[in-house]
Amino acid sequence: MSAPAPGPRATGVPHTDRREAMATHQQARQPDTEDGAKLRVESARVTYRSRAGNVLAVDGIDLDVADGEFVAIVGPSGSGKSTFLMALDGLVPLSGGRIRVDGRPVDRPGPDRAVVFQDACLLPWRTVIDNVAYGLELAGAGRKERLRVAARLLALTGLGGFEGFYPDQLSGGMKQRVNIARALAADPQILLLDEPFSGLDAQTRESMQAELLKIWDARKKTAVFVTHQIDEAVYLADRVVAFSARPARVVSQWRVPFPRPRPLELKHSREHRDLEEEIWEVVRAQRAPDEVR
Ligand SMILES: Nc1ncnc2c1ncn2[C@@H]1O[C@H](COP(=O)(O)OP(=O)(O)OP(=O)(O)O)[C@@H](O)[C@H]1O
Repeated sequence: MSAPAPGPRATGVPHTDRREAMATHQQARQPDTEDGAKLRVESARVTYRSRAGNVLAVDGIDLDVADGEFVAIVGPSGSGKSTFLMALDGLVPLSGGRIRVDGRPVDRPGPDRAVVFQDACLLPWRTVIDNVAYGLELAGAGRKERLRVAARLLALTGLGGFEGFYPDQLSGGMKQRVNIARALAADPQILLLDEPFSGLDAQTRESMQAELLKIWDARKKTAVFVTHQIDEAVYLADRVVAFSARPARVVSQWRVPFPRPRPLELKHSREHRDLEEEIWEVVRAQRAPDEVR
């Protein structure tokens, strides 16, 4: 483990917490499971190849995520965050480096990981409960078992009573709850979330954040969450990782010092805002090269 970061500027949080919160990429603490990371990314590189040219989207990312840790990734638009998340799921191949889950190489999607995208891609002809149960159906689970699991997840995501509704009878926030319940149905160990709340209004978004923390806590998942919203990253995560402009590299990371459970009011505290500002300054400083490589 690397040396502790030097004392940061005053943020109003206790000194040891502030020291934890401020960490540059050289000094940031990796998860405590140095040799037993749930997710280990080493020198990951992704290049999109096409006739129009090659685009180097991710360039040499190293990242360890501990079992049960919640990591948020922030960075400029087009920096390679979604690409990185898709690589974690095995949806895009690496052109260099490697990704492992519990020591096993990731080269395709698997039941140990589930992705939640911004748009809830629900099957419109299926009811809410059948949408959630769909993955279990594909996995060969019996109907009784599927419905039992799906009903439990719908209750957990606040949708008890809506089992028989169809997607077009739901609000955006409700659809995204179904989407999260669906991702949880196969009981993945790692949840990969790509701006899942960006299409929601501010109030719904806030309640979904609180909801997600409840679910994450109840189900003890490891989570990697991509977002543009720094306040969301700080509120949700144990650690915030900032990417450079494309090609994505890790430029900085911060351990978030706030204890859990975190009330929504925490977002309005000075400590929370100071940390947001600190991260925002780093993200803002990233500049995108326009050329295609
Ligand atoms: N299928 C593809 N083929 C070629 N280039 C791609 C492809 N998908 C993404 N890219 C390029 O890779 C780079 C990174 O894109 P990506 O979507 O990963 O960024 P991002 O950080 O998630 O962006 P945003 O924050 O705006 O959602 C961009 O330059 C994009 O144009």
